[in-house]
Amino acid sequence: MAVIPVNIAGRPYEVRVGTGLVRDIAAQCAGLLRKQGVPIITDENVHAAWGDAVEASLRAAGHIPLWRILPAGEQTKSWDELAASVNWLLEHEVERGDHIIALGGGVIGDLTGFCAAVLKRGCKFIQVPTTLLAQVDSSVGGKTAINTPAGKNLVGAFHQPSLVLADLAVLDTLPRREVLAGYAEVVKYGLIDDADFFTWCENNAAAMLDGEPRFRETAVAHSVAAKARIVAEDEFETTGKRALLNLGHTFGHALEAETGFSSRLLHGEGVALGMVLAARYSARLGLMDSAEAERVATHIAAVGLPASIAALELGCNGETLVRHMLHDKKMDAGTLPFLLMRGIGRTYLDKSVALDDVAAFLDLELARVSA
Ligand SMILES: NC(=O)c1ccc[n+]([C@@H]2O[C@H](COP(=O)([O-])OP(=O)(O)OC[C@H]3O[C@@H](n4cnc5c(N)ncnc54)[C@H](O)[C@@H]3O)[C@@H](O)[C@H]2O)c1
Ligand SMILES: O=C(O)C(=O)C[C@@H](O)[C@H](O)[C@H](O)COP(=O)(O)O
Ligand SMILES: [Zn+2]
Repeated sequence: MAVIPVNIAGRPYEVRVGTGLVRDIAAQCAGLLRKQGVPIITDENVHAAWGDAVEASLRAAGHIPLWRILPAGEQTKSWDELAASVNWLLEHEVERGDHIIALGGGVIGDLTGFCAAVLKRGCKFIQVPTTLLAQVDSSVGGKTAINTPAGKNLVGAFHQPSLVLADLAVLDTLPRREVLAGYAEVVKYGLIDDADFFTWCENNAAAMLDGEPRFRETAVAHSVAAKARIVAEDEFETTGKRALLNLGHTFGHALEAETGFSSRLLHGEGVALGMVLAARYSARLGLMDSAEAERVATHIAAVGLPASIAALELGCNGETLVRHMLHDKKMDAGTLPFLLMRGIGRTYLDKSVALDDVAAFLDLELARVSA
C-alpha cells in the first residue's frame, strides 16, 4: 500500500492507495466511526457492487451501517439531493465530530463532502473513491459542490476529508468508459507541469487501462501526490496555482452544460476534449508548436477518449459554448482567465484571452473534419 500524506494548511490527512481497502474498511477507519450507526452515502451501482463487502466489514467490527443509496449520475449533484441527504443525516442525529462515509465516484464524493461541509456548520467525512476519476482527483483537495441550472459546481464549499481510501480492487467492476473518463484527469497532471509523466502515460496507458496493477498504482499514487502538492500551495484557488488543475475544464464544463449534464458526455470526456482544445487554442495563439498540440490530441484519441467536438454533433456554435463559460468560477471582473500551454508540462493561467476569438476558434473545431 502507498500512503500519500496531504497537508493543507496544517490539517494533515492520508490518502491510502492499495488493494483490498474496501473489504477492510472497518479496520482502515478504526477510531473514526461511531458505533450506533455509520452514515454511508453511495449510489445504486456502487452499492450493488460493493455494498455487501462494506456491510460485512463494518458489522464484523460491531458497527451498524446506515445506507443512503442515491441514483447514479451527474443529476444527483443537485439542490434536491443535497437537501434530502442533509435532512437524512439530521434524522440520524449525526454530530459534528462524526464521520460520514462517501462511497462512490466524484458525484457521491462532491455531494457528500458538501453535506458534511454544511451539516451543523461542518462535520467530518471519509472519501472512499470507487472510480479512477475520484481516486486520482475528486477525493483529494476538498472541492465539494452541486450543480445548478446555471452550470457546473456553482454552489459548494472547500471542505477537506479526514481520510481517503483509494482501493484499486474496486476499479475491477468499473465500466471501461468510466475508467477512460478518469484517465483524462491522470493525463492532466502530465500536461500541467510534468512532461515526463505525460511520456509515461503515452508508454503505459494501454496496460494501465487494461488493469495492470503496478501501473494502476503508479497512476493513482502519482496523480494524488501531484494534486496534493498543488492544493497545499493554494487551497482556496486564490493565487492561480490551484487553477492549473482546471486545465481543460473551461471548455469541458461548457460542453457538459451544452449536453445537459447527461450521460452523453461524462465529466472526464469533457476534460479530455477540453485539454485537446486548450492545446490547439494555445497553438493558434502561437504559444505552443502545433505538432506538440497534435501529440496531445493523438494520445487522447489513441486511448479511446473523444478528441473531436465535431463528432459530438452539438448543433450549436462557438458563441453558445462561450456563453456557458461566462458562469466559470474563474471569471474575474468580466474577464475569463484561461489555462493555456506553452508546451506539454508548461500550463499557465492566461488573463488576456479574447472570448470572441475563442468563439471563432470553436466554430472551426465544431466544423473540423477529423483525419
Ligand atoms: N471535487 C473535485 O475536485 C472534482 C474533481 C474531478 C471531478 N469532480 C466531479 O466528479 C464527478 C464525476 O465523477 P465520476 O467520473 O467518478 O462519476 P460518477 O460518480 O458519476 O461515477 C461514474 C459511474 O460509475 C459508477 N461506479 C462508480 N464506482 C463504481 C464501481 N467501482 N463499480 C461499478 N460502477 C461504479 C457510478 O454509479 C456511475 O454510474 C463530476 O461531477 C465532476 O464534476 C470533482
Ligand atoms: O481540484 C481542483 O481544483 C480542480 O479543479 C479539479 C477538477 O478536476 C474538478 O473537476 C473540479 O471540480 C473543477 O472545479 P471547478 O472549480 O471548475 O468547478
Ligand atoms: Zn475535473
